[in-house]
Amino acid sequence: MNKKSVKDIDVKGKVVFCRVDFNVPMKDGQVTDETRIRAALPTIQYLSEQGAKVVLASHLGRPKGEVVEELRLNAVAEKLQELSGKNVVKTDEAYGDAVKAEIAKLEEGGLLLLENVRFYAGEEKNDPELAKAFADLADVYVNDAFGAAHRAHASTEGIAKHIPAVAGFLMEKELEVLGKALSNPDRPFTAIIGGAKVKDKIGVIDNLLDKVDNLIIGGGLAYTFIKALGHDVGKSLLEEDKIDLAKSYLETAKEKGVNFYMPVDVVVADDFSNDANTQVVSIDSIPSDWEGLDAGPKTREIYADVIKNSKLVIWNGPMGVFELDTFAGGTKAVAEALAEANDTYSVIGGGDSAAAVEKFNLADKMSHISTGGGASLEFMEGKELPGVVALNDK
Ligand SMILES: Nc1ncnc2c1ncn2[C@@H]1O[C@H](COP(=O)(O)OP(=O)(O)OP(=O)(O)O)[C@@H](O)[C@H]1O
Ligand SMILES: O=C(O)[C@H](O)COP(=O)(O)O
Repeated sequence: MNKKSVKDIDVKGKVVFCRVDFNVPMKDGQVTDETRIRAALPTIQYLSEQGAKVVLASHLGRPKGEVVEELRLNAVAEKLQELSGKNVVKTDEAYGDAVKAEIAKLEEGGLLLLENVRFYAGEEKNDPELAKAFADLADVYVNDAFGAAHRAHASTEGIAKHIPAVAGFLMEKELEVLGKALSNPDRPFTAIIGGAKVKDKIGVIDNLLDKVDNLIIGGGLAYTFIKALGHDVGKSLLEEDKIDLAKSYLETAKEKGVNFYMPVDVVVADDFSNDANTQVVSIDSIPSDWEGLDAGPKTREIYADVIKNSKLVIWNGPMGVFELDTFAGGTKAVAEALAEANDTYSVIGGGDSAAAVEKFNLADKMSHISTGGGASLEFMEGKELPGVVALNDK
């Protein structure tokens, strides 16, 4: 990597503003998957051991510039304290005099976690004033938030214009591993895209169609494609204004000779719950009052076959609502196929996909679990990540 890293600078006695991606899955106010926190520990421990005052910043969820009580970082601070074995001071704001006063009290090696940076409207707008206010807290900026590196926000990009800016260890490792897999991909190369962020993810398909041999679509994303084929999707997740785009991708895939796989059958439910009534239907028979929440058995078999015959697979986004056991089968089938495919290099991207392989105890069978969802996808598409571009060159 041609960017400076924490190893290239002296941080002793300095205040370091370290952007991490602690956007972790939560339930009932508790962190349910700590992968992203663990992944940031090497940088945090290193900065602390070097005698820096470590000011950590992250977003959680999408509070859209307002304070949302459930999206405070208090539970994350507790989890970090437990995992790092160090006291973590948590502030209720992310910049300003009160925060500066807390930083002034911090000992060398001490850790402080700022409040959710997305409580401020300027964060996602990359407001220069907010970026300056963040920079005013510290002497040095370290970006270890690979998962948010595709966002040009005040704490991921703007701040780097004001103080020396370097990469953390996680950022370095992700760029190295993903870069290696993609520079000359082993083929057949398969991308599996699922999950619920249809608007975010549907766009990446365009670029992926130039790179992959097989494209598998699943999860909530699939229903916009099912609709594009002219079938009703009942109450399933649907992005009406992306149906034409989905149609055009089906055409492009044909033109480019990419094998395009989407569900042939789905598990539909009359309620979004574990005790819902369910049935397996083919994609042209989704009942109008039901919603599709998982891939069906035939689909699972087809996907597993494609995976086993691939040399490189990137997977972003679950195949169904895997958090509910009733709808976890499709995601589990994909995870198991990857685990059994010994000759296949598997890259898992996305907070929820990573959580899913953890849930099925298959994490150690994957070649690389990226902490980035959208970020790993954009990187694999060949896009430059603003959070990386902004860092100082070597
Ligand atoms: N058919 C479906 N209908 C509704 N939600 C679905 C469906 N299939 C999967 N999901 C939901 O998608 C969510 C994950 O989607 P998301 O796009 O956030 O993936 P991700 O792997 O976390 O990637 P990223 O890190 O980019 O967010 C899960 O909470 C899952 O329940
Ligand atoms: O979960 C992620 O992919 C990152 O934390 C970025 O979150 P965002 O999609 O809300 O910007």
